[in-house]
Amino acid sequence: MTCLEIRGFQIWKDNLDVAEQKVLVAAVRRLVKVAPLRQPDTPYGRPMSVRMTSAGTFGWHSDRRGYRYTSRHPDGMEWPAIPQEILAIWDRVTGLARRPDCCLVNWYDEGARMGLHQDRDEADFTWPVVSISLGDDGLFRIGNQTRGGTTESVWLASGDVVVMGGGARLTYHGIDRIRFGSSRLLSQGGRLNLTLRVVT
Ligand SMILES: O=C(O)CCC(=O)C(=O)O
Ligand SMILES: [Fe+2]
Repeated sequence: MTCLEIRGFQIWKDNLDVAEQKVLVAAVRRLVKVAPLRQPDTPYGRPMSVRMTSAGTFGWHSDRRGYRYTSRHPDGMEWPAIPQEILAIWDRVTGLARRPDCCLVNWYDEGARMGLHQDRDEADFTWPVVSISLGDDGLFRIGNQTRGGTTESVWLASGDVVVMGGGARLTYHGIDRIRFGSSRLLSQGGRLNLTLRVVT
């Protein structure tokens, strides 16, 4: 396992072996049965290309009213608990006693992307964000702590884990595109990303 450091982001290549990746996929499949993936609207009215759901006390949601955390799925039910298998990765990579209260599940089908943004809907930016990649490769772009400026890109592969903490906690980042069909982990292709955050 090697760790790349790009602009303060710790990128753990091959953090999860294939057996562990399969355990996570099984956990996500159980999760999306009770909290189905949805394509949120942006505040600007256009739907996001990524489909999302959440686990934990809070789920991240976007619609015409803006971005925010909610305690319920848009269909009305409470979010399911964060699977233990996912929390174990947080424990391992952060070593923190405090655990995340949101696991955002992002699903990128062919053509899906996520524009450059900051993760800034949480109360306390001293907690890191941990992001787990599963399935197809995704081209991750890293910018700066303010909008604009130069960027650097790195391909995230299945089993890679990114820790965004310290000075990099508010650094702009996004996914330009995925390499559809590059992984055989998910039978239907596509990329899964699990983002763990301390919200409150
Ligand atoms: O899919 C990824 O790797 C990044 C996801 C992300 O930045 C987010 O959900 O805030
Ligand atoms: Fe993000």
